[in-house]
Amino acid sequence: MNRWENWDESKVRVRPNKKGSRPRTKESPTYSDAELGRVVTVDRGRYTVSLDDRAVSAVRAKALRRTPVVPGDIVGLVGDTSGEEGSLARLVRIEERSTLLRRSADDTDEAERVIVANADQLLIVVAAADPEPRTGFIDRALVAAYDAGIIPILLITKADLAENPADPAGLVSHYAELNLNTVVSSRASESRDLSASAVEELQELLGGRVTAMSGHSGVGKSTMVNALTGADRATGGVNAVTGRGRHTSSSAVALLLPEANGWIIDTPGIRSFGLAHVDPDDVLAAFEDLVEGSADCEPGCAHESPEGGCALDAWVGQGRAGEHGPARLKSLRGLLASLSGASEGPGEKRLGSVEP
Ligand SMILES: Nc1nc2c(ncn2[C@@H]2O[C@H](COP(=O)(O)OP(=O)(O)OP(=O)(O)O)[C@@H](O)[C@H]2O)c(=O)[nH]1
Ligand SMILES: [Zn+2]
Repeated sequence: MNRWENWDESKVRVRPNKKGSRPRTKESPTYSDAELGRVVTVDRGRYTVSLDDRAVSAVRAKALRRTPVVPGDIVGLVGDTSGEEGSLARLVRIEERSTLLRRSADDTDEAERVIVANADQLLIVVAAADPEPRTGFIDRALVAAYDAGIIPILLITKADLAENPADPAGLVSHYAELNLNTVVSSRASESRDLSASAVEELQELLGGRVTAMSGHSGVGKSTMVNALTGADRATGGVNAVTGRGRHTSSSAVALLLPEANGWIIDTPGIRSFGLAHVDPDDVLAAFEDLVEGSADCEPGCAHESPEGGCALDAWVGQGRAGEHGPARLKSLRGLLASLSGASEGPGEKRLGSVEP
């Protein structure tokens, strides 16, 4: 069965003209002989690119020195692309990006950052307990995904530690109106292995796609990535794609799923999402059933309330978004609230004891 039956590919919003999404290549030659590969890690000006089945080290050509290159980017390489020990290729071209996950400037970082390129999906990882899930983090991640035209998936780990295994931490019912693919994983107390059904379910969702992953420390990201890829990040085993040993926990890495069936990009840089760049309309666009109702909104409407000139309440009130309309609008507003709120802080809502 197609898990994406509710998702219309034509609605994926790609905005090639937005700042930063189209790398400048104007002044550089076309390098038609360049070999194309995917950037898997970035480490102080040194790029590791997966080219066919080898890992190639590269540096940017002079003309691209000011252009950010991030994991997930498809790039053209010339020069020594053998990938042999000590070899260095030249990165001369960045292909147009289909999507771009970015983070606004915030208190901790004054620059807007490009984080991952060409992801189709964002896997938002939270634990049912230890650490307790925070809806603020999930909401912000959802907004960032919808804004970028990326499909979000929710992974709830450590269900074995939850009091209610059917709806760990109340998250499943909390996000029920979002048509969000949700996978719940756990580990049996007598075993070190994660439940096979959850790993298989996730494997199916990730198949053939490029998935960025985000979640706070300790929620079980590495444990799941290891189960999915057979790689062992935590113990620093040599990785087949990057050809490298230990990764510092602060560097992003793209890992090829078994049988080259998609990529998962583990990106410590997106544990927090600065959302100042996000336009409410781009979030609304992910709610196909509501978007038409905004035709009568005041120009520049933030879709917060009828008093603010929002027409969505009337639209939903007339039943034009169907029977789930009111709940969907409530969910949308819940997400949009993270645009006006301060960045994720200690006061945010925790869901630990929400009724089902
Ligand atoms: N009980 C239980 N523990 C789990 C599960 N998944 C992972 N853990 C444990 O949770 C701890 C943290 O897991 P990691 O995979 O290292 O978490 P992480 O998200 O990669 O953490 P960082 O590397 O700090 O970002 C480890 O001790 C895991 O063994 C689970 O489903 N159930
Ligand atoms: Zn509105």
